[in-house]
Amino acid sequence: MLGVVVRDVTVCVRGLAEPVIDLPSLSIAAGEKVAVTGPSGAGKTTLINVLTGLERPSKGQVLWSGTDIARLSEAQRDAWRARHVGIVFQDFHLFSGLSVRDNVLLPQQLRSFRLPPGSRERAESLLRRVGIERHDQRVETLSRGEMQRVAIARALQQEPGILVADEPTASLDTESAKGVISLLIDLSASLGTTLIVVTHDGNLAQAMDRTICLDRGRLVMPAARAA
Ligand SMILES: Nc1ncnc2c1ncn2[C@@H]1O[C@H](COP(=O)(O)OP(=O)(O)OP(=O)(O)O)[C@@H](O)[C@H]1O
Repeated sequence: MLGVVVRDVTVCVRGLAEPVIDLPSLSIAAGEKVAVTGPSGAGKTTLINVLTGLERPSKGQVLWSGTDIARLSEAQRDAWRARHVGIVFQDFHLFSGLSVRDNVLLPQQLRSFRLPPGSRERAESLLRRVGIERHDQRVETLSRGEMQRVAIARALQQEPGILVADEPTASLDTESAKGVISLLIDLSASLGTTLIVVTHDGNLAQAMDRTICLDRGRLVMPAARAA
C-alpha cells in the first residue's frame, strides 16, 4: 500500500505570474479514498500529473512511501508509474480494433513483452468483476459505460498501489455512474489501493473518505457535505 506526502510543491509555467499549484503540505494515507474537486482551471489535472509523476514540480517533494518522485528523471518516473499507478483517463484511451481482453492486457504486454503467467486469467477475472462478459468483443463497439468499466479493469490489471481516475462518472447516466462508484470503491478496498478521483460529481465525492478542494492552485476548505 502506498501513501503520499507532498511538501512545498509549486508548479510554475512560463508566462504566468502565479504558480499553477502551490501546496505547502498535503498527505494522503495508504489505502485512503480521496476526491479532488475545484472549479475549471483550479489545478486538479496538474495536481494529478504531479502526484503520478507525469509532470515534475518546479520545486518541492512528492514522497510516495519514502520515494521522492520529484527527484527522479522522466524515464525513472515512467518506470515508477508503470509499476505503481493505474490511471483511468476521462476519455478512456482504449485501443480501437483490439478486443476487450487485449485492451486490458496491452499495458502489461508493452511493459513486460511476454505476459507473466496468469495475466490472461487475471484480466478475465477483473472483467467479470466489472460486469463485462464478452471479452472478444471489439472495444469500439461497447457502450460508454462498458468502456469505462474496461478502463477500470485495465487500470487494475497490474495490481497498482495507486488508482487515479479523472472524472470517471462524467459521461455516464445516473445508474451507470452509481455502478462505477461502487466498483471503484469495492475494487480499491479489496486490493488495498489508494484511490484518487478528480470529480465534479457530488455523489462520487461523498463516497470518498475525504475531499481535497483546490482553487487557483491552492488548497481551500471543501463546501460542507449535506447531512
Ligand atoms: N503548460 C502550461 N502552460 C500554461 N498554462 C498552463 C499550463 N499547464 C497548466 N496551465 C494552467 O494552469 C491552470 C490549471 O490547469 P489544470 O488543467 O490543472 O486545471 P483543472 O482544474 O484540471 O481544470 P479543468 O477542470 O478545466 O480540467 C489553468 O489555468 C491552465 O491554463
